Amino acid sequence: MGLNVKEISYRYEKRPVVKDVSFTVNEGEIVTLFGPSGAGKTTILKMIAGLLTPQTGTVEFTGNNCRANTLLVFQDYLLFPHMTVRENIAFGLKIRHVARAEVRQRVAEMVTEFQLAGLEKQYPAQLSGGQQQRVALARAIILRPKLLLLDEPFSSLDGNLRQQMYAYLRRLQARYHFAVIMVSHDQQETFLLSDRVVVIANHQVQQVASPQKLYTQPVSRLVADLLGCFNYLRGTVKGTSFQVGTSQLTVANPDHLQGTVELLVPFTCKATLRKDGDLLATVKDVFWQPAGPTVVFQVDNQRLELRQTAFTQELAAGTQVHLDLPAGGRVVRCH
Ligand SMILES: Nc1ncnc2c1ncn2[C@@H]1O[C@H](COP(=O)(O)OP(=O)(O)OP(=O)(O)O)[C@@H](O)[C@H]1O
Repeated sequence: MGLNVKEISYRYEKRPVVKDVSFTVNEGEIVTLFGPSGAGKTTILKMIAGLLTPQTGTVEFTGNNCRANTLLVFQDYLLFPHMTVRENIAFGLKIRHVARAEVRQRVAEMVTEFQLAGLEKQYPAQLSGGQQQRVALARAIILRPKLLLLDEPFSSLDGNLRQQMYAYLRRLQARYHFAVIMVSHDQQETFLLSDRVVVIANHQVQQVASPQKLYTQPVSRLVADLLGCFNYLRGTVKGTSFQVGTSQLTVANPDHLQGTVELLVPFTCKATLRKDGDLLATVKDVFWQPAGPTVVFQVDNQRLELRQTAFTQELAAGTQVHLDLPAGGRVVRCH
């Protein structure tokens, strides 16, 4: 079972909001539509759910999948306020006329799975945000979807609750084998949960890749900007030799760029200090943090911020050092 989204487009009045978007979803995969607000992610989800019809292109359900096995859970999870937790969870099965004994057994399974025991008789207004979110997911998963569409499902939850919900989603997905398409503009959430990421910006697909590939090989400065985890060092490249100020580094240059480019340096890259290290840098600031200090350097008048550093030497503002960056740093074209 799977999904094949082929060159779908959508305009509101004359304004294009989705342009020629294509991607696939395989069985049991978590695919995230990642991108900034207004990029068209929810509109794509609505076309997959059948709430909107693509004006061009197609949404194909493959294998034994079909739209009837697809469920959309909205951002604000829309529980029925006049129904108890149990009634909310059971609702979908009841309208499908599932036998009462089976409803009871499946609701009990969901109550256990989502740790909602003791809350069955409560109404949504009496629940915390995290509990409401769990009820909303339970209400969808009880219907045994093959594809779950989640529109920013965790955006209203704070840190700890979010982490808990991530764990729920992962566990349930492994247990019930449904695929997920999730909309997110949170980079950490996207990296943590996704098998593959579809980066959407300017209403188009910018890159489709695993989180690791996206992080190590963003195809453009735009994608790198959206991920928000890089410094950019401007310099010149010739082959794989990158020059910034008086420093020269060997870099990856898969697109065979020439001239002025930017070197992507992840904030959390594991740089080391070495007497004859490649990159000459001056320490500007040091901020202590539990996971390792953040150090701000100046490199040829440019700012280079390294987070969670593990330097063996204590650094003070004004110190000049030679940094070694991990091999293979990637250069991209400038804006
Ligand atoms: N019913 C509508 N009528 C007109 N314009 C709309 C309508 N719904 C959405 N839009 C516009 O279409 C564009 C894409 O909206 P969409 O909700 O798909 O973006 P998104 O990427 O999901 O954003 P967000 O992360 O903020 O939800 C936005 O500019 C939005 O204002």
